[in-house]
Amino acid sequence: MTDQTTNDRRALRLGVAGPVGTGKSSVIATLCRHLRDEFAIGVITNDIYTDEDARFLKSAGVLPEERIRAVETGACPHTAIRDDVTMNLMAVEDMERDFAPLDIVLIESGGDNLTATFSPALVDAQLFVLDVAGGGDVARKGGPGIGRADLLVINKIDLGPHVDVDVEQMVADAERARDGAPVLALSRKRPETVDKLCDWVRGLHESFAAGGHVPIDPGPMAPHHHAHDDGHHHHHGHGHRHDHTHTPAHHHAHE
Ligand SMILES: Nc1nc2c(ncn2[C@@H]2O[C@H](COP(=O)(O)OP(=O)(O)OP(=O)(O)O)[C@@H](O)[C@H]2O)c(=O)[nH]1
Repeated sequence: MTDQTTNDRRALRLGVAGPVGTGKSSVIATLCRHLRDEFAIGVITNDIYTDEDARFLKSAGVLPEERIRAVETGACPHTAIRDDVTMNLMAVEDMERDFAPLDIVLIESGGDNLTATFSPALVDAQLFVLDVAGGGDVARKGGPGIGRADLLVINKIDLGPHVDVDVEQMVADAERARDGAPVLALSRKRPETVDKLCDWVRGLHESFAAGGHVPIDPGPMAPHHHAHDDGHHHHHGHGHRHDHTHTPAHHHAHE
């Protein structure tokens, strides 16, 4: 768990997760651009085999290049943010040491399906990013990130009319799936929505710095692509295998 007693010394660690292409890097770029004069920020990206996201952020020029570092996970991207966070923790701690004092470290998960969430051992809070282009009904599908991330972002709302998605309905569905936890409709083309995102992060940092923020664990991976459901030795459906022991909550969730 995160050590609350060190909040006055270490940075707020904020995770950004969500399916491939929903705009995680863009959200991070937006936050850096708007908050870099108020906060000392560092960024850690997670890619499977490349440092593509880090390169994108560097080329966007939103922070000095050395404050953007890539972790190459070489495995399921969700493993490195949830099951064994060592590589990421070391990257965050190195960055905090090299650029002390940092106020916020943003950690981008590798693009994954709907099920990836950060471990509370790695981040203090997490955003989950969906986009309207993924379809209006995605918010109803639930899962730990959609249901219990600290903030659910529904991104690219400017595209709603082009993809026949009723953004208000999608937001209402998401709010229902989250029992009232915050949902933010975002587009980088709509400054008022960007302001709301920045205000949310400001509020979070304030409560973290005051020692009042309690990290929430959205819960383990949702059931996904399992060949069988005896609770052990599942194979994921994306190109490799690994065994893991699930908590009861995991394999009972769909029984
Ligand atoms: N129309 C529109 N496009 C956006 C918006 N935000 C991001 N995009 C576009 O969506 C695409 C994907 O954005 P990224 O930020 O690379 O998404 P990502 O989730 O980081 O992608 P991966 O790292 O591959 O998982 C890019 O072409 C962005 O330009 C937005 O608010 N509106």
